[in-house]
Amino acid sequence: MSDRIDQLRVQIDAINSELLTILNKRAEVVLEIGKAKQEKGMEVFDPEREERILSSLCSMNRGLLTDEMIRVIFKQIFDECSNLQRAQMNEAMDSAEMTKSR
Ligand SMILES: C=C(O[C@@H]1C=C(C(=O)O)C=C[C@H]1O)C(=O)O
Repeated sequence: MSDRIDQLRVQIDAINSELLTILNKRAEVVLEIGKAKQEKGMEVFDPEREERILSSLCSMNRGLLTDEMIRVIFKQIFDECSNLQRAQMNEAMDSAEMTKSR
């Protein structure tokens, strides 16, 4: 019994590692978008874009997770990615301020 669980947990660990790599790759692209937004003076939060992504993912969804579950999971990803963009923008503004006050 626990052999079976151990085997399955090896699979889960490998999948987790892939997810981690992919999420960090996504975060890199998100930060590039954040830089471009800052240059254009755009807001971080883009609810229309988020809704388009969620609708598209739900329409592609053929798996065990319900559309509602997909929405909750991806909304959390969007929120954390938006936090990354905000942190990057704040850092850029702080360092611009420091340069000005020197
Ligand atoms: C990354 C962006 O910024 C925010 C985060 C999103 C995301 O993580 O996919 C989507 C929309 C925005 O709320 C973007 O505008 O594309």
